[in-house]
Amino acid sequence: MNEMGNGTGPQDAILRIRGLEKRFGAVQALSGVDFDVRPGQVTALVGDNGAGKSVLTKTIAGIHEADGGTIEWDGNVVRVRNPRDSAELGIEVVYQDLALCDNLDVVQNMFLGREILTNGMLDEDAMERAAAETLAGLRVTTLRSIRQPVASLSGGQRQSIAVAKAVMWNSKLVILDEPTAALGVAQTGQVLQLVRRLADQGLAVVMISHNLNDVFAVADNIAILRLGEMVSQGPMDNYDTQRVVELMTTGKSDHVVEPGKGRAAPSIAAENAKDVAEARAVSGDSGPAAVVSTGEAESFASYMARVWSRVKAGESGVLPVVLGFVLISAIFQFQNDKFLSSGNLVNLLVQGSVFMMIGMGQVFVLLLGEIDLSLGFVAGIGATVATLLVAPGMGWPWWAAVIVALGVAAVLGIFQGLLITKLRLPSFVVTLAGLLGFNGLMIQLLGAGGTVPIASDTINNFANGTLSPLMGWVFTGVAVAVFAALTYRKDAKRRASGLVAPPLGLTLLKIALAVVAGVVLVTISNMNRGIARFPLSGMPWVIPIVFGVLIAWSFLLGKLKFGRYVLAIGGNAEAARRAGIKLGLIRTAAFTLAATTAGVGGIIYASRLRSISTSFDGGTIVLYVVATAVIGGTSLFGGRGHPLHAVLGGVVIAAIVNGMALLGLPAAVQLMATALVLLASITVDVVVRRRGETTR
Ligand SMILES: Nc1ncnc2c1ncn2[C@@H]1O[C@H](COP(=O)(O)OP(=O)(O)OP(=O)(O)O)[C@@H](O)[C@H]1O
Repeated sequence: MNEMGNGTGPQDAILRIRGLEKRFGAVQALSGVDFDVRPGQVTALVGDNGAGKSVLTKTIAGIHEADGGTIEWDGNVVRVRNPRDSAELGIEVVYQDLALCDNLDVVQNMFLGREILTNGMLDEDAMERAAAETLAGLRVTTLRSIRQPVASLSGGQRQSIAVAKAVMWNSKLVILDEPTAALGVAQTGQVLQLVRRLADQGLAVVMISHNLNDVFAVADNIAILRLGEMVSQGPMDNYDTQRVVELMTTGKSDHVVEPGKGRAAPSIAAENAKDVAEARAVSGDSGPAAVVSTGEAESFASYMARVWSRVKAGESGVLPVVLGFVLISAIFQFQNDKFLSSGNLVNLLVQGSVFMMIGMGQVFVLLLGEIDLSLGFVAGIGATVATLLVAPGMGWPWWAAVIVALGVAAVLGIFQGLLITKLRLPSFVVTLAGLLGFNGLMIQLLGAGGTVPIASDTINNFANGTLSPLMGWVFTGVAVAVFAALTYRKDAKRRASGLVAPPLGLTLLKIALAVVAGVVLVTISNMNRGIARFPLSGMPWVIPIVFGVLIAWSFLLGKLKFGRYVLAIGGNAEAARRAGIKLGLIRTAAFTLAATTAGVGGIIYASRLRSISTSFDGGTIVLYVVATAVIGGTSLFGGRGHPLHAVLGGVVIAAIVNGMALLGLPAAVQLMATALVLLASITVDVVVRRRGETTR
């Protein structure tokens, strides 16, 4: 029995399904299903558990291929073989799990997999404007900011974002799988209004629901499935709850709906719309414009208040590690006033540089929610290859040796990345094997018990050479000037175009802090830190090297699609996959990037010692490297991290080791203290995550 009621003739359906069949082995999930969906209307798809609602929608979405029957789209018979086919037609499905990346903000989620690029870089401003427009058009006005991470949104807001994301792309049909499940009354109201609005804007909407109140509140048509058969479809006016329940459970109903007693949706929708209008008038909410900034820059105080509320919500960024460093420095300085001397501070940076460097690579792997235990020995192999190539027998120029060494490290990364992505082996085990295997390879290359000196002054200078005092000023001056210009331009542009932007005062403060940091760094570096007979001053080369990699990797992470996808995979790999991101490719690239960066770290390590030996302990180094990243604020659970964390964490670890050595404390105490700091950092990480989860 299929009732195609008044005024809903099949000719105007955008989707017209006839005789659809779908079997799974012996299970006949759909048998001869007819289904019509019209633009501008909400069609509720209801049925008991196992009735076939999901199979029907998945067949429309191209996840299952039909065994028989036809699907007509806009008057033409089409074959929907995969999700890409359905997306090309303009069909979007919002599944119950929503597929949002909690660690990304609203804009980033809405554009995931379809980022707007300008000159190859993510165009955040353009994406923010478009997202704000879409949300305003759908009257999604309850967001505090579209730059807040999705983790901090309520269930209703998350649902609204998932819907907005689906309809943003010229979609013509949107299928919502139980959009109000697990929502409270008020949020259900919000979402239903949004569902209604989609249809009012001309979209065809299919809403799967178990909640008949919702169905009667918002739908124009209803389609009732039972045991894989479409038992009834027609306009809501022809149904009331009793009839729907009878059809759902028994497949037939003799109950007659009196004319005018069936519940028509539009009137309810109109009431809903009136409610919203009234609520807005009372709250003074400006409606569509609420998510778009007023075009005026925020005041300094309100900006700082917002930052503080984010810190309280667990997004403390680098604050804990900076405070930790201040605390540790104060303790050591109190015990020994040499700790904050210029010489010691510069030493500290050089000592930490190996961990910082390898840590910046490890961050990309941790961001994915994976770990690379082999990086210590990948670094060792990088150092070994570079050392052997410049050795007298080979006599390669230093730059060629370094390039080949980094190439070898990259190949080790690709190899492990492929094992992890193609064979789906756990990264922990693959890289543990790497740790052992590369240690063996290194010993093999160096010859048992061997220590090979580095026969290149340039490579030895990576860690031991210094810039002239003037060059220190020039390098830092240029770096600060570039930072100042970029920051000023970016903030000014955002303020001018009315996007969420820091006030001018804050922009200037950031620039002033960079200038102060630069001046302090150069001044300290240029002080004499040698002894009377051997004066030593100037910025060690390794500082610009670490800084350069920091800038480059921050750029990768923040400005390029690659970085965005690494974050997305770490936040919600399934969401990333559904957004069309090639998970294997991005994961392998991240392991390769990490290995290459470790190669640089290894060369710096060898440079400090002016040699490389078989006693190189890549196992301990990699554990310190993980500690470095985590202490800096990178999460072990994926999705949250930044190369800067490795640098700051490296400073803290170096400070502990260095400070304890200054105090003459034994290695045992140093190890235990480092362990405590690590535990403290992971505690912060876990507490932050829990807070993020409970704020939802
Ligand atoms: N991948 C599959 N393999 C085998 N059988 C399947 C598969 N997917 C669904 N089925 C079967 O098809 C029938 C319809 O399932 P479907 O998930 O579409 O029901 P539903 O109406 O969405 O139910 P619910 O409300 O519980 O989600 C069920 O008998 C189910 O066991």
